[in-house]
Amino acid sequence: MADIIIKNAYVLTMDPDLGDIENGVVVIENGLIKEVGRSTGSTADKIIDARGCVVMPGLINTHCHAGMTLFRGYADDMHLKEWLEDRIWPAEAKLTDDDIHIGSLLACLEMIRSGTTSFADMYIHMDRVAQAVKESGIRAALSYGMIDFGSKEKADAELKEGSRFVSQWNGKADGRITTMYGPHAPNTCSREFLIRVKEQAVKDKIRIHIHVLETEAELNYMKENFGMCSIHFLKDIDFWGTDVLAAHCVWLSDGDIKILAEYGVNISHNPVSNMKLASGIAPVAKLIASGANVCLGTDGCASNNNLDMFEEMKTAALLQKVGTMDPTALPARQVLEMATVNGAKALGIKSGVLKEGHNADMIIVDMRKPHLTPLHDVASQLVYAASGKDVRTTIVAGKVLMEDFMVTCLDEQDILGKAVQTSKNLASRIDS
Ligand SMILES: O=c1[nH]cnc2c1ncn2[C@@H]1O[C@H](CO)[C@@H](O)[C@H]1O
Ligand SMILES: [Zn+2]
Repeated sequence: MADIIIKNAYVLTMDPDLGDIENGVVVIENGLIKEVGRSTGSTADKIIDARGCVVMPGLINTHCHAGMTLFRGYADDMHLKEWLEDRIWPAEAKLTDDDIHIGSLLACLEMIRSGTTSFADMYIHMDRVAQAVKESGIRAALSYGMIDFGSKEKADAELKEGSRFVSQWNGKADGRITTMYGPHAPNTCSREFLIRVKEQAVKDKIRIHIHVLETEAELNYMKENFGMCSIHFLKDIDFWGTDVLAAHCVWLSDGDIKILAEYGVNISHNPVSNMKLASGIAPVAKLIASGANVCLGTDGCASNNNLDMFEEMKTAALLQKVGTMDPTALPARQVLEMATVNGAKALGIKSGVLKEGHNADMIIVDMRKPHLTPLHDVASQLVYAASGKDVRTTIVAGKVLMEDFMVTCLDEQDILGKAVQTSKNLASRIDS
């Protein structure tokens, strides 16, 4: 007997062989997908009737700072340098373990509500992020964000903490938690430190998550200090590989694009953050055309200001079109691939597609709404007309985390109340 059968659904498998199944079923057993097809001979404890709904892989947010939900609306309409150095970093210095726990639970709630089933995080106080992931039932690839600013003592301490976090949490929460090394960026970490991080990551067989060329300022800094851009610099120290997740990659030359594609680097595109901080337009269409694996992320809530991957998908498509002045750039299906299949590849998890043997990470989107009617093309509707609020049910590792718009895994009202209190206390500590 299976655990769950979803029936009468439009199944958007995101698998090239299975395609879309207009009136299909998905069978879930022991946290995995047991069957996807037109019908099933199986029976299950729980039957979900998904008439009028789309079942699809849960969305994968490949660049996030979950705890930054506490800074939603706290630092808007600023230049990135001042935003980060004058506003965010001083505030982060006052964050406690408990703050991060609540901020991360709030992020998990928001993600589960808006159809995200996995996220890649880089932040601080990471034990408590991991605890929030464990409690909520979501899946995540977590990294401690390391910055050395060229100090040897700082480098030692940061790598020690990064390694401790990796060894303590990798594979925990029934395998829902994986870990990564998180050197912040080429202009906040020294060359020596980045070399050490890469060596440690290879030794531990752990992936790396890093910000790369988000700003023109980084490009200029790297050219001034090393005589080359971050892409060539990281190539020079043998940093690149399929194990690297590089967030942003806005300021790329055609030569850089070639390098990223050649090394199979995973690139997390964050269009809303890039627009809000006026960082620029990443050459996503060119990256995809060159064969690079491009996925999608929201970045933190201080530069977005939400974690809605549906909004991110639409923005990605629109930004590429206007950036290239070509309305055929980044069509809806390609954006869906970025948010599902490509994201799973970037995190090295067996999710992102509805197919036998894969993780049972999926969402049910209710299409019976005025703004989703009529339904000519499902991919188009999901990317251009839907929002995270249309997600009805969210399932991760075969567990129902939200059903019929009711969050079942966490006490939503309790977390909302605590988040308000936590951010108030935090604001008064920052001001004092
Ligand atoms: O857009 C961004 N660019 C650079 N750094 C960022 C951005 N968003 C968040 N952080 C910062 O990255 C560190 C991760 O541990 C945090 O300090 C966070 O504030
Ligand atoms: Zn970021």
